[in-house]
Amino acid sequence: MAEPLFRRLCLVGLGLIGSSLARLARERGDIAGTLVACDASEAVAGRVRELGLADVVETDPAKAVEGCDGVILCTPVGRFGAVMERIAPHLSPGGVLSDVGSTKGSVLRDLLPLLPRGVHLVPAHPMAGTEHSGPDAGFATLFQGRYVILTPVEGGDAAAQEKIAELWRRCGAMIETMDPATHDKVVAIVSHLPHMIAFTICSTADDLAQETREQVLKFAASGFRDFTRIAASDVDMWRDVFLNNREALLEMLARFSEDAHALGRAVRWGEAGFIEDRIRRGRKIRRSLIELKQA
Ligand SMILES: NC(=O)c1ccc[n+]([C@@H]2O[C@H](COP(=O)([O-])OP(=O)(O)OC[C@H]3O[C@@H](n4cnc5c(N)ncnc54)[C@H](O)[C@@H]3O)[C@@H](O)[C@H]2O)c1
Ligand SMILES: O=C(O)C(=O)C[C@]1(C(=O)O)C=C[C@@H](O)C=C1
Repeated sequence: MAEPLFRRLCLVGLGLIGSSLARLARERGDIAGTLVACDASEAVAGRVRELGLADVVETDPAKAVEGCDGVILCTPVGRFGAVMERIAPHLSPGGVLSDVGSTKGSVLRDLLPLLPRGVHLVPAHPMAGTEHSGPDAGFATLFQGRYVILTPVEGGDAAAQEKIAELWRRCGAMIETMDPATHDKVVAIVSHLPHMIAFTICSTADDLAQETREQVLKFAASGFRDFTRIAASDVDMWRDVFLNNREALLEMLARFSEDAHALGRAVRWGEAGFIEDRIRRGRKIRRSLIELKQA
C-alpha cells in the first residue's frame, strides 16, 4: 500500500461530505495515518464514534487540529471564519489547510487573513453531493468519477496543492483548476441557481395549495418530483451558500429572470417558433449531459 498522504489528518464537520471522506480514508488506508474527526455537535460526534469513522473524535476544533499535517474544513461555509479563529493558533507550520466549501471567494476572504505563516492553504470544492446531510448520509463512492475544482491561492505552495490533488485522485475524482471568481460564477449557474429555483417553486406550489385549499402536491407527478429533488437539501448549508456567493448568484438570477420573461412573453403572444426553439435547446443540453455521464 502507498504511504499515507497525511501522517495525521483532521476533518472538521462530519456531515455528508466529511463523513464520505472519512469512510473513504478508512477504506483505503493510504490517505491518513491517523484520522481525527471534529464536529461541534455532540450528537454528530457520538454518531461518528458509533460508526467508527475516525481514530480520534473531538468537539473542540483547537484540540482536534493539534499536531495535524492536514486539516480539511467540511462545515457549512458560513462557519469557516469562526472555525479558523479557533484553529489558527494551533495549526502546524508546514501543514496543509484545505476545505470542501461550495463557494470560493468567501473562503479566501474568511481564511487568508488568519492563515499563520508557513501553513499552506489549498481551497477545493468537490462537485458531488446529494440532498441528504449528516454523518449517516455519507458514502465512500460519493466522489468517484466526479470533478473536484481547486482554486489555488496566488503564490501558494505547489507541493501542498499536489498533495490535495492526490487526495482527491485517491477518492476517484478528477481535478480541475480555476480562479475563485470563475468558480463562483460557474457554480452559481450549475448548482446555486437550480437550488434557489427548486426551493422557490416548492414554496409557490405550497402557497397555491393554501389559497385553493387543495392538496396540490398530491398531483405532482414525476416531472415536479424530478425537478425538485434538491429542494430537500440542508437549510444551514444552503443559507450559507446563497449568502456567500451573493454577487454571482444575483447576476445569474437576473439573467435567468430575463430569459424566463422572454419565454413568458412568447407564450403571451403565441410565438410558437420562439417557444419551440427554447424547448429544442433544453432537450439538446439535457441530452448532452446524459451522454457526458455515460462517456
Ligand atoms: N451537500 C453537498 O451536496 C455538498 C457538495 C459539495 C460541497 N459541499 C460543501 O461541504 C460542506 C459540508 O456540507 P455537508 O453537506 O457535508 O453538510 P452537513 O450538514 O451534512 O454537515 C455539516 C457538519 O458540520 C458540522 N458543523 C457545523 N458547524 C461546525 C463547527 N463550527 N465546528 C465543527 N463542526 C461544525 C455540523 O454539525 C454537521 O455535522 C459545506 O461547506 C458545503 O457547502 C456540500
Ligand atoms: O446532487 C445534489 O444533490 C447536489 O446538490 C450536489 C451539488 C450540486 O448542486 O451539484 C450541491 C452543492 C455542491 O457544492 C456540489 C454539488
